[in-house]
Amino acid sequence: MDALLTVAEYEAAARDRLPAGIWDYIAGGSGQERTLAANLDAFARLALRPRCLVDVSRPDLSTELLGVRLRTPVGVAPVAYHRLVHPEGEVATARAAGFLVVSAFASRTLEEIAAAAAGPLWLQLYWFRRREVVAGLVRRAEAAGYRALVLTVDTPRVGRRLREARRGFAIPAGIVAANVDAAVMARTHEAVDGESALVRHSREQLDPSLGPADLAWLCAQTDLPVLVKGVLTAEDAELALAHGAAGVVVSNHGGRQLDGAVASVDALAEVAAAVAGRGPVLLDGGVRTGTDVLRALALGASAVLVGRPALWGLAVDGEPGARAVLDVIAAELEDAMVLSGRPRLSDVDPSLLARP
Ligand SMILES: Cc1cc2nc3c(=O)[nH]c(=O)nc-3n(C[C@H](O)[C@H](O)[C@H](O)COP(=O)(O)O)c2cc1C
Ligand SMILES: CCCCCCC(=O)C(=O)O
Repeated sequence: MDALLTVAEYEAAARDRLPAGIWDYIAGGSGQERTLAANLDAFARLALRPRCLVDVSRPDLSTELLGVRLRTPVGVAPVAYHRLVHPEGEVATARAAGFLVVSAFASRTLEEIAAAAAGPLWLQLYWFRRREVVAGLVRRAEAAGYRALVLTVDTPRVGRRLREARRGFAIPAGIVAANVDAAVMARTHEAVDGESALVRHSREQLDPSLGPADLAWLCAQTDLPVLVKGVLTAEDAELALAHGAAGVVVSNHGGRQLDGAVASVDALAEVAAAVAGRGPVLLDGGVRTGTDVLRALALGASAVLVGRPALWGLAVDGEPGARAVLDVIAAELEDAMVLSGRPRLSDVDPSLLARP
């Protein structure tokens, strides 16, 4: 196999390896997949204004997030069921990642992932109707040394994922959400023609009444910082911070929830302005290159997360594959910092963009 030099090449190699149903679950968006496409297009539209005559001999990609030093500002987004693409699942990803947000639907236990992790772990939560599921996950994350919680708020129900519905997609029997009561997850394994099992599951098990008071309740349950994921507006950033959130993740769930929602990088400046340094602002959705990372940082992101790219690396070559994808992005980011005359992340600001 030729060396894979870009994230796009890992994507193509992963597509060749994965069964079509699994590929469609991962690759797909909701509705007409307009937001899915917009996430990529929006980055492509942001041209860079490089500076010259700057000493770039010692580029430094490191940054601090919630008091922890990271080698790069790139982490892995919460993505369910890594064992769909590799038998080691999240344990392999955790070994490879500098920083990982573990999904509530991880296919390895929180403790197994913590024992393997090379960097800080955060735990993502869905708002289950059975609140004891949420509370149990919080207790286990605390005990296993996770450093933050991420409450996903863009999923009162799963979006209209037509690729999943067309295939009657369900989670294969041997792959389970290892940290959630099997009874809660049972129907995710039931395949029905014309229906996504995850959409059905979300309607049955997620509580769509989630509101600001619930966020405040969650924050009161724990000393861990709670970040809110799925924020695309200044109003919701304000609301999240006012009810105890320590920060936000600007995200449209990789184009998998409201189709037609704004591209996440296009929502970033508004949200970062509203947060105004009161906590970290992370971004995910469409980050595929080091220059995308730089663009997001220029618009106010503290760090970025990649979702599908980590799975592509994992599918191609397990732990080394996931590491290679993150290394490609880091190497591209370093090149971009050197070539744009911004050798430190603290030098990156809106002046880097032609149309900030
Ligand atoms: C297959 C798949 C599963 C996902 N599972 C979760 C999840 O369990 N929890 C969550 O908050 N977001 C989930 N997401 C959304 C990601 O956290 C993230 O927002 C998105 O993938 C970022 O876009 P990108 O894939 O373009 O990098 C999932 C995304 C994909 C593609
Ligand atoms: C209860 C909702 C199931 C969602 C599965 C993981 C996810 O977020 C996704 O985008 O897929």
